[in-house]
Amino acid sequence: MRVGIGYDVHKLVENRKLILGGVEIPHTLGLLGHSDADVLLHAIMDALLGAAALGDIGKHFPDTDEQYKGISSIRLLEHVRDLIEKEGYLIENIDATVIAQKPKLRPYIDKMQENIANALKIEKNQVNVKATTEERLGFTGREEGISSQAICALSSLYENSVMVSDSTGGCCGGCQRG
Ligand SMILES: Nc1ccn([C@@H]2O[C@H](COP(=O)(O)O)[C@@H](O)[C@H]2O)c(=O)n1
Ligand SMILES: C[C@@]1(CO)OP(=O)(O)OP(=O)(O)OC[C@H]1O
Repeated sequence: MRVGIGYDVHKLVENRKLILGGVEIPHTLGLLGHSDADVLLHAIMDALLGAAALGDIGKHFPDTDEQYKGISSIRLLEHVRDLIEKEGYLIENIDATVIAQKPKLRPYIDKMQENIANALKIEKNQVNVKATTEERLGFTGREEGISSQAICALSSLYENSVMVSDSTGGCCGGCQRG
């Protein structure tokens, strides 16, 4: 079992959409970024990449690259899923917190969880998203920005297999999954 953590912050500004977990949320302010600035998905991607020892989102999707300008972070999350899969990992679960004074996020959380599960091809009960304010304290409390934290657990496809080479050089086929 491997675990990873992720953390991200984006600034709240006028004339930008507020997109969290792939859901466009009606609000007077939106998050500023090179991509759609979905701070929740960015924290989740960093947790996944961290657990697989694959670096971070800035390494895979540089903010100097025009191809990522305005991109939906759901597309980036799908790409991260592919990277994780290629390394032979399975996602066990993801837990995340969005720290926002406003707006009230509870009505949108189910849809966020569904979007994340769909992008990662996992079940909805493997994804949990929470929201909290910081009681009007700090930059989130002053509504200057929104931050997010995430943690995830990965298992390896090969974790429980006995690697006994046969005459063809293959393994014993004892992998528990797949
Ligand atoms: N942007 C937010 C923040 C919080 N919630 C929900 O309210 C609950 C209480 O939040 P506190 O920060 O006062 O502890 C929290 O557990 C969330 O369910 C929310 O929906 N949107
Ligand atoms: C997501 C990327 C994509 O270019 O851009 P931003 O939306 O600016 O987000 P940030 O959290 O600063 O991470 C960097 C980039 O990977």
